[in-house]
Amino acid sequence: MQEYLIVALTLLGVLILAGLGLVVPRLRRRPQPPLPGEAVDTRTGEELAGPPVEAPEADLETGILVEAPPVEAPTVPVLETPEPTAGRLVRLRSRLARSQNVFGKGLLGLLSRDRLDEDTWEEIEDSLITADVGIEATREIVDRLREQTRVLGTRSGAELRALLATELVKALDPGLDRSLKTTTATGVPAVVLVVGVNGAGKTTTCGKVARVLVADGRSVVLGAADTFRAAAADQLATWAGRVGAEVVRGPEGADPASVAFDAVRRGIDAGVDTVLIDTAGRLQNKVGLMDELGKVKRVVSKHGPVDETLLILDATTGQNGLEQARVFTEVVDVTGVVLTKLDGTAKGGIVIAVQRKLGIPVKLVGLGEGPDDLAPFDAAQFVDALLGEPSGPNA
Ligand SMILES: Nc1nc2c(ncn2[C@@H]2O[C@H](COP(=O)(O)OP(=O)(O)OP(=O)(O)O)[C@@H](O)[C@H]2O)c(=O)[nH]1
Repeated sequence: MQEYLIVALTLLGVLILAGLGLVVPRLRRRPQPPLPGEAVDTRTGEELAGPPVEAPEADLETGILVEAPPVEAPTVPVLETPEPTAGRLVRLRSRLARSQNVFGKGLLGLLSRDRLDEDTWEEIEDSLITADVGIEATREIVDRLREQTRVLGTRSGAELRALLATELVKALDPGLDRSLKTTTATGVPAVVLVVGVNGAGKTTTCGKVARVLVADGRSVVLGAADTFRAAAADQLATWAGRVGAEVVRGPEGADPASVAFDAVRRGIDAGVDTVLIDTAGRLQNKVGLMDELGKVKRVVSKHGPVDETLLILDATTGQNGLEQARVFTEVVDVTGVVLTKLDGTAKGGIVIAVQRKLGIPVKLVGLGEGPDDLAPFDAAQFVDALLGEPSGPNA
């Protein structure tokens, strides 16, 4: 009997131990997936703040356990680092390939002919006019080239290249002040107004200029005063978001002047260096344009003077574009020209014509649709790029 009792107790002990072995692993805490609110930044490893998430709770009526709906982790915008502005024109020189064919290959080829007779000089003149240099500037350049080649006894490739470069740089007035007024000494933001006909590249240029400023360590507020085209404000917001700049915008069709005013107000409050204002360029009638731009400028000036007014000109529109540009110079006091789409034309000479006809310096050039395809203009670097790589053994 005692033996039976010992066997029974042993069996009972084994059963209890076996039971515990099955239960204990279940009681151990299994690794839990992070709560939706505990999303982690994969780049920094930092926890991202998310909305508070309620723990699962039982449905009051059915008693069935219900899960809280999944909450998406907020996306963190990845800011871009714009390219430095120094040397951009040199880096982008290959974008002038079409113009290089006219100036580098064409003109230098003509000047290198054994005999520079009247027909050749006429061809040289035609090339310059076709490249949109303008008649007056072409005559001056050709006259000086004729004189210089007469004076020069020998004409090596290098000498001719240097000669042509000197004359083109001279025609571009290298002494002009091409700096952008994007800061003030008074501590209030500098205000930059961007004007031009539709499609010239105003919004794109605003975005590119904002990047240039950010690259140079400045803070920027963008004003979407092109309320005529709804997508323009979105486009501007996208550009701004890429470099972490703020955009002030109004409802579609809002008064551009009031958006511009609010943008400057915001810039002052936020203590930024520059406020860039994108405007609409409707040119269906001059009076309407005058009224609108005039009002924008007047209203913005209540905060202080506009420091820079940039006229955006599409280089591919050539002499026609120049006529339209003149209208803007009558309405607002344009302080600088941005010549866009120079990558898409063989008429690089338009830079010379623009400056001559408008009497305003070209300050920046657009050389592509990419975010950093905007370069500060420099006459000598530009001419060097136009003429292309020196070629030939005696070049
Ligand atoms: N190839 C090239 N394209 C450019 C350049 N600058 C602007 N563009 C393109 O030109 C087109 C028009 O540019 P936008 O910036 O929208 O022109 P906008 O003047 O603001 O036009 P509206 O808002 O209609 O007045 C876009 O497709 C740009 O990508 C440039 O330097 N080179």
